[in-house]
Amino acid sequence: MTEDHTPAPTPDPLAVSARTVVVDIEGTTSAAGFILGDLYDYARPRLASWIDDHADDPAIAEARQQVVHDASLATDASTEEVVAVLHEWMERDVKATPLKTIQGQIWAEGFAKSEISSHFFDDVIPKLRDWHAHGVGLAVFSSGSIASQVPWFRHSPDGDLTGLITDFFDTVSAGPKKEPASYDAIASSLGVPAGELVFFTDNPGEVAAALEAGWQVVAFSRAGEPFFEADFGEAAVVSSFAEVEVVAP
Ligand SMILES: CSCCC(=O)C(=O)COP(=O)(O)O
Ligand SMILES: [Mg+2]
Repeated sequence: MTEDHTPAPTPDPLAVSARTVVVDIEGTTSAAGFILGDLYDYARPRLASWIDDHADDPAIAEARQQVVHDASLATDASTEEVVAVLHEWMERDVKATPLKTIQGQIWAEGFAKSEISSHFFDDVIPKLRDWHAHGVGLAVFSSGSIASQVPWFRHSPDGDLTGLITDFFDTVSAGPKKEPASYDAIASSLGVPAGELVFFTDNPGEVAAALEAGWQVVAFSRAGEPFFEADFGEAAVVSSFAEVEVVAP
């Protein structure tokens, strides 16, 4: 019998018509393992001195108070007690805003000193460049604070990507990622109707919130990532940016 050498047909890409693509970072553009490894290892030993040395920074003072409140610590809790809570949240990858505020400042300094850099899956940057070149807007909505998002995109392995991104949103500027109201806030800030926005995310709770706000959603189920093969409900599911084609309406 002769072997059939006909190549398997390439599946059609998922076609999306959207004015702006808003991307999540961890699990979507970038590996959770890199963030929970390199970045968390960088932040962990620096938390206590950062909190003490920046006690006069209103953002750090508020974050400290928020940790004390959220973890039901005594109001005069020591820095050591606060840091123990932060370590425990980091262990479970809890996306708590005060943790993200403190980590974000530490990482911003680490990026500025070239002591850390960012990670993007191979399929991501070519697509971001292509969509940008074809007039599709690009924005970010991540639990990571804006203070860390910007240098994350600036120090990519393929150079500075910040010129591709018009807007950065975090849980302080937009609100919690599993609340539809946060997506309303982003749509209003971008001045784009919900139906002309698409959110790329790996998190089923975020998928549900963005859909409820009337956005289009592409769910990312990447092998090795925390939400691989999760239940993404009604959303279209892909495993790579290469499987998606976005055109501006
Ligand atoms: C900007 S790099 C650090 C990202 C981060 O701390 C994080 O929690 C990312 O979570 P996401 O909402 O992007 O899944
Ligand atoms: Mg994510």
